[in-house]
Amino acid sequence: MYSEIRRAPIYCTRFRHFVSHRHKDARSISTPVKMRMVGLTGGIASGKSTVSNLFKSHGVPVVDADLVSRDVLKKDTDGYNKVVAAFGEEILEANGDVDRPKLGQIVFSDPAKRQLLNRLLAPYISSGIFREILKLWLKGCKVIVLDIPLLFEAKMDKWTKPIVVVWVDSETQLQRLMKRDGSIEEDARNRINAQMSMDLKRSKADIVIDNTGSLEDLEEQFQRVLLKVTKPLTWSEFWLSRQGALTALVFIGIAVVFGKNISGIL
Ligand SMILES: CC(C)(COP(=O)(O)OP(=O)(O)OC[C@H]1O[C@@H](n2cnc3c(N)ncnc32)[C@H](O)[C@@H]1O)[C@@H](O)C(=O)NCCC(=O)NCCS
Ligand SMILES: Nc1ncnc2c1ncn2[C@@H]1O[C@H](COP(=O)(O)OP(=O)(O)OP(=O)(O)O)[C@@H](O)[C@H]1O
Repeated sequence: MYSEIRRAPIYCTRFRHFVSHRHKDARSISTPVKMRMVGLTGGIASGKSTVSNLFKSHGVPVVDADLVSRDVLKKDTDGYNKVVAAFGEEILEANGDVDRPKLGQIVFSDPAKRQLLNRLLAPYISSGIFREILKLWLKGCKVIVLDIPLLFEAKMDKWTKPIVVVWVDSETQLQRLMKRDGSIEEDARNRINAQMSMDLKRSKADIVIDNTGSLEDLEEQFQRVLLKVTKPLTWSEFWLSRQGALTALVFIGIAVVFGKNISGIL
C-alpha cells in the first residue's frame, strides 16, 4: 500500500468534514467531500519524505512515487524484465533482485543510461501512481498529496495544484544526502546533478518550504502549508472528486427521467 497513512485518513469521505484533531483553524474551514491533488517535490534529500510524513501524521494521504518506482522494479515484473534486458544481468544480486545501489551508480553517472532507465520505467511508474490516486478517489479522499521527486522533469506537474516545493541551500542538501546515504561526495553530487536545479523548481512552486533550518522550523512552516492545502476546494476540484462525479451522475439521471416524462406529455 503506497498511500501509507499513519493515522486515520481524516481527509477522506467517511469523516465527511475536514476535521483536524490538532488544528482548530483547519476545522473552521471544514467543507464537504471534494478532491485536491497537491504536488510535493524538491531536490534529492531536500526533505520531501520528512514533509510527507508530516502530512500523513495529520491524516492527509500521500502517494509516494519512490515506493511506486520500487515496486515496478520488483523481480519478474514487466519493468524488471525490461530493465534487465537493457542493462544486463550484472545489475542483479545473487537472488535475482535488482542491486539498486549498483544500478544507481550506473545511471547517476551516465545521463544516457539514466534516460534509458527513465524511458523504460516511466509508463509503469505513471500507471502505478494513477492506480494509487484512483484508490484514494474511490475512498472519497478530499485532499491527497503526490510526493513525486521528478514532478517537473516528468511533466506531471500539470496534474497537481498547488505545487509545494521543499527547498534547501545546496551545501545543506549535499551534507544531508551524504549523511543519510553514507555516500561519498562524488556520488552525492552525481545524484544532485541528475535533477532539475532546486532554484528552478522553486521558481515553479505555488508554495515553497525552506528546509535549511531545524526540524522545528520545518514543522512551523508545515502548519501554514497544511492550512493552505486544506482550504475549501474550488468548483473544478469538486467536479473532479468522487462526490462531484456522483452528483453529476444524479443530475444527468434526473434530467433523463424528466426529459422522458416531458416528451411523454408532449
Ligand atoms: C536508480 C535506482 C534503482 C536507485 O535506487 P536507490 O534505492 O539508490 O534510490 P531511490 O529509488 O530511493 O531514489 C532516491 C532519490 O533519487 C532520486 N532519483 C531517483 N530516480 C531518479 C532519476 N531517474 N533521475 C533523477 N533523480 C532520481 C529521487 O530524488 C529519489 O527520491 C532508482 O532510483 C530508480 O529505479 N530510479 C528510476 C525510477 C525513477 O525515476 N524514480 C523517481 C520517481 S519520480
Ligand atoms: N530540517 C532538517 N534538519 C535536519 N535534518 C533534516 C531536516 N529535514 C530533513 N532532514 C534529514 O535530511 C535527510 C533527507 O531528508 P528526506 O529523506 O526527507 O529527503 P527527500 O527529499 O525525501 O530525499 P529523496 O529525494 O532521496 O527521497 C534525511 O536524513 C532527513 O532526516
